[in-house]
Amino acid sequence: MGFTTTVPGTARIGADRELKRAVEGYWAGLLDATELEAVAEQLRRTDREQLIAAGLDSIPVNTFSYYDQMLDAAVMLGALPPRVAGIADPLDRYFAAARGAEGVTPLEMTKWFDTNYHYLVPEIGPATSFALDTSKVLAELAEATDAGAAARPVVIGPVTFLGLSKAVDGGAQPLSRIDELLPLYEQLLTELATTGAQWVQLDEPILVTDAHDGLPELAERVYTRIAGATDRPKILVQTYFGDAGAALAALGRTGVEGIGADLVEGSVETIKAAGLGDKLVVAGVVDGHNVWRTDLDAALATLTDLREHVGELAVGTSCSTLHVPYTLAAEDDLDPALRGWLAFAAEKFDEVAALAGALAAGRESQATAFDAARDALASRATDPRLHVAAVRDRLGALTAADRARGEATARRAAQHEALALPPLPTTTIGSFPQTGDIRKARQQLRQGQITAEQYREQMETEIAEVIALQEQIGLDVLVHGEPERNDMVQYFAEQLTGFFATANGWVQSYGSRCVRPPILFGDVARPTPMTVGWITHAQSLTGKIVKGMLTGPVTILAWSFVRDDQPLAQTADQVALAIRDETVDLERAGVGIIQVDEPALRELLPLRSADRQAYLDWAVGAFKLSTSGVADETQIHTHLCYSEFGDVIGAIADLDADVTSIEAARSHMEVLDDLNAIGFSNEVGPGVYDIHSPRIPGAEEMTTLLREALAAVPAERVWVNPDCGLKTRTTEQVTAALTAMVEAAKAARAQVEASA
Ligand SMILES: Nc1nc2c(c(=O)[nH]1)N[C@@H](CNc1ccc(C(=O)N[C@@H](CCC(=O)N[C@@H](CCC(=O)N[C@@H](CCC(=O)O)C(=O)O)C(=O)O)C(=O)O)cc1)CN2
Ligand code: MET
Ligand SMILES: [Zn+2]
Repeated sequence: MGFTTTVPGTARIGADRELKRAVEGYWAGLLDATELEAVAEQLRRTDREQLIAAGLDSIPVNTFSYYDQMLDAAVMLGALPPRVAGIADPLDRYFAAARGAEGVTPLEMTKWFDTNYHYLVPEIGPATSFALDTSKVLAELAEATDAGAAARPVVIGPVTFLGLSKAVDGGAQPLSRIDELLPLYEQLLTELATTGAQWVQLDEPILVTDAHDGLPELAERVYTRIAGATDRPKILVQTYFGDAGAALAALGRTGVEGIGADLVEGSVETIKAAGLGDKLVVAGVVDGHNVWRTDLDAALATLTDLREHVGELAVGTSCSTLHVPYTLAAEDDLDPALRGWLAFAAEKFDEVAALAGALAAGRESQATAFDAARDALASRATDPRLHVAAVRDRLGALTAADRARGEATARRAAQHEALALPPLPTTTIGSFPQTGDIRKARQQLRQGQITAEQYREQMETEIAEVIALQEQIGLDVLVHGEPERNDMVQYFAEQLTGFFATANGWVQSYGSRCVRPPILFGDVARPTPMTVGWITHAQSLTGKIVKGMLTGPVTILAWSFVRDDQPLAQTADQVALAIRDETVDLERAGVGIIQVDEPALRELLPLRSADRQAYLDWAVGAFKLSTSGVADETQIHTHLCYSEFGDVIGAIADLDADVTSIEAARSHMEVLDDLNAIGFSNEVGPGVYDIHSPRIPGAEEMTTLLREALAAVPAERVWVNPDCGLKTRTTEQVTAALTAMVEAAKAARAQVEASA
């Protein structure tokens, strides 16, 4: 027997971020392992009961994680790196792999497909010898089954696991070792069956990408073999984040019983053509990656059409609800109209149930849900905030000249004259430690315990301290430290029209870290300056140059939930105009250097290569629109991090920023060769200090990195800076590391000047 309603997975951080607090408490020694596990068990129970109460008849389990599901898969397959093997306690070993420990560097972290979630990248090398550890998945299965749930264990599938892993120590491409994993998966299936699982879900999101050649063929071979296992549960191969294309037909030819497909980003036609007449298809018609309420009529039409082409049909979300907040019920201050347009995870579960109910017993049986969805859709279509004439007129009047600055060499000459910086100028990326005091002040302001004036004074004190610290360390270009920003996107969203900020809409970003993505629902404009007061205040405290600090349009889009009623390119240009207004005001206020961060440039890159150029064109266009309103003398910086830059290297050059600071410390300046290869000739600040680790690098280490940088790029184009902002570090760490960085820069500068 199949099932009719499910989701590929759910969030696990807790509706009130209970897991964040518990895990951080465990790290700080305030909770022991038993107390941590008690919190985890309670969260799993609440989650399970919520899905059952919503009416779902197949409940995903093993989607809980203390840190990350890819790390969980590495543990299950015996693929943790040898450097953590000496840590006896399994939980401490797990956290050491995730975040490092005394003498142990953590696994690398990178973006999970096109989301703002980060996974840990398993390392596969000659020392990796796979071995199965089913303890977690069996325990979570038994826990749910004992509670009477129709539990469906979920694990990462072998193709995705190895496809997202990286080769280390001269080892072969991980996917070349897939045959070693197949017996482990077969054994896993047997154990799951013995523990009572009727179904197992194997997640294979990599099948919606062309990250490797021949993925459909590989999937067919792998799942033909796995499906041949005896004594196994039924297998659901779950794809998400896009159209699985040829892989669906390939899976259709295997013996697996079920296939999950994303129908928000993928096409129903692919499924209809895939020959799935004997499969159960889980149709992901409810968007798991965005917050808009489902058009139930349209979704039901899709499902009804699809039903004729598949063996059995179940309704689901397009991906795990990990990527959306828990519930609208936690939002007290939402605009009533907006509330009607939205569905967070809890509301999505109800949508799934309503659609399945309508499929089974007719739309009339779900009249309340369908009527409400129809009303909300109508209200959204006609809301004046979504079509603001002034914004539209301004966009309509744009010409190519609005996206172009003066010639780069002329700009450089004008800026060198205006700024008079030493060779190898030192700077930071913007944020300084976000201390508990800073966050507490913001909470007090929110709760009315301090006035806006008191808050401003406290932030100005923070800024003064950060300026004094930078002067003492001897940095050349200073920053104000961003204390007033809860988040580099949310801060701007709170001041722009067309956005709503949530009160409790937390989404896991990595490990225990969360973000509250704002909701970009309407036309965007900037009513008043957003940063000018803070920056000019900082500048008033020092004779050194303070650079202005903004977030770019692509990153604002990437880290928000964005309206789905018009092309992203158009929305990006609206945001770009708002940022452009700010750059112009900063310049007018005397700010000579303005940084416009675009760390998420890589994140929105489409998963299929055919779609990439169009994206890069509009993304670069939006950035240039945001930065081209200033004179040649004004120096525009940008900053990129958190990604493999190879696929966007041309676009980085096309941004045409005067100075690009870019994450480079962990990869030993690799990116500079890539930039050279495409003839990049503007200034660049390759990071010499990996800020993601609590480890403090010494001056020698940074000198080595700097030497590597100077071997790749002539000194007159090189800046010296950390990899990224310092907000997650402590003041002690930052002081020590930046002091060493300035020392390294001075030494290198002396050498450059001596040889000139
Ligand atoms: N949006 C976004 N995406 C991003 C990044 C980013 O900076 N922003 N960077 C990368 C990911 N890196 C990240 C690094 C750090 C944090 C992070 O530290 N998040 C904080 C929350 C940040 C925040 O919004 N803080 C608010 C609210 C803080 C808060 O939780 N306050 C407490 C009370 C205050 C207290 O006692 O601490 C509460 O409301 O309960 C503020 O400062 O105002 C956390 O999980 O703890 C998140 C992502 C990629 N994606
Ligand atoms: C994730 S990129 C961060 C850039 C920002 N200016 C900061 O320093 O925090
Ligand atoms: Zn960064």
